[in-house]
Amino acid sequence: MIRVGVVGTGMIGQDHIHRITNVLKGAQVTAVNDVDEQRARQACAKEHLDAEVYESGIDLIQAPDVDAVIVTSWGPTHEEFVLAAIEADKPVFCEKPLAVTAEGCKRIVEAELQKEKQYVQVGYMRRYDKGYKALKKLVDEGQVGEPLVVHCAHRAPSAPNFSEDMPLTDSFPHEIDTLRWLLDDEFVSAQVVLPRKTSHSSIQDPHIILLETEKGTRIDAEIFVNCQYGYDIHCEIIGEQGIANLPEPASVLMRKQAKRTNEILVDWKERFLEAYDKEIQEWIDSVQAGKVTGPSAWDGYKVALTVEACVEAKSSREIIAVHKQEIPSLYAASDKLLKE
Ligand SMILES: NC(=O)c1ccc[n+]([C@@H]2O[C@H](COP(=O)([O-])OP(=O)(O)OC[C@H]3O[C@@H](n4cnc5c(N)ncnc54)[C@H](O)[C@@H]3O)[C@@H](O)[C@H]2O)c1
Ligand SMILES: O[C@H]1[C@H](O)[C@@H](O)[C@H](O)[C@@H](O)[C@H]1O
Repeated sequence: MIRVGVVGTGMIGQDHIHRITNVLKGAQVTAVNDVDEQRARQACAKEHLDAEVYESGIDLIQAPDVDAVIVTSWGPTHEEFVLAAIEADKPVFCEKPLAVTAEGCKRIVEAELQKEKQYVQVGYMRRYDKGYKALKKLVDEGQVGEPLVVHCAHRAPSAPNFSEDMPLTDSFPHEIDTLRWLLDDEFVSAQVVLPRKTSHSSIQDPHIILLETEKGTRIDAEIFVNCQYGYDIHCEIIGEQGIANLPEPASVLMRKQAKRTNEILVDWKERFLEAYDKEIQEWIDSVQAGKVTGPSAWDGYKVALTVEACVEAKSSREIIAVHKQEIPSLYAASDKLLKE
């Protein structure tokens, strides 16, 4: 049994505690921490956990009876906790973002390079979603030919707590990671187009982001976080032989009162429920096997570089180059292994 310590017992921290305790195999949550100690205690009570509540995240990470760490605190605190886990020689699953700046992500990459070992998995769960996996298989097999254009949409019903750039820094990273993985390609430039604003929010919403990849594929993504109607994720790949669409979640088609209707999900937790389960189970398995897999610190860094280009593109209204970086051999080797 892997003894897991969770730093940050808010919404997704509690969600991961629940799945480790009730759904997944091979791990138990034995330690928790939150700046709001009451919340940490409530999270334990909710799952009837006999876990130790630590006063500080760093103490939890260093505790000898914690084998592996999950970081689900607020984004700006991730870097410190991930660095502490690497320092303590412990595998760490960090919810997105790996760090809030590309510089911060680079420090984490450098810490791993110094230890010549990967410790980090970043919480980009879409790679574990059945629909995205099917899409990737089809692209890898060349069934639609070379991808030329990708249309994406990431819509959420409302985001009352979002500040101005959060659609780019908080929501769009999921597309950034998924598309690098799906297309096996890197981004070279970003442009952000600002359409008419919805009256349902005070921030700019929606955004249209245009990305270009090294191979020349063009991506347009609509990020609309106050769309009102549901949580709705689309991805359509236009290839030279055909078109492939991300499957919609299964829902009953109903005929009633002269209408045909399908339900649309509203909660992101439900849309990617199975993907979160798979993601954390594979992380547990990889910790047991002594070899961390999944989205790496390098992937987290590449996402952050692309996010920074998007934020600059938004404020300057110009096309901004995404910084090119050579992949260090530590990550190139595990990337190759994962593909085999
Ligand atoms: N992969 C996904 O789809 C997904 C979904 C939701 C959230 N997230 C990410 O997970 C993280 C948490 O999001 P959330 O929605 O659960 O937020 P939340 O606000 O519900 O929970 C965060 C918790 O962290 C605690 N915290 C803050 N600073 C801390 C510190 N220094 N030490 C210990 N605890 C601290 C807060 O008190 C809070 O309880 C964010 O980075 C978010 O982007 C990812
Ligand atoms: O933090 C959340 C979470 O990562 C969701 O998966 C995403 O759809 C939201 O846009 C984001 O705000």
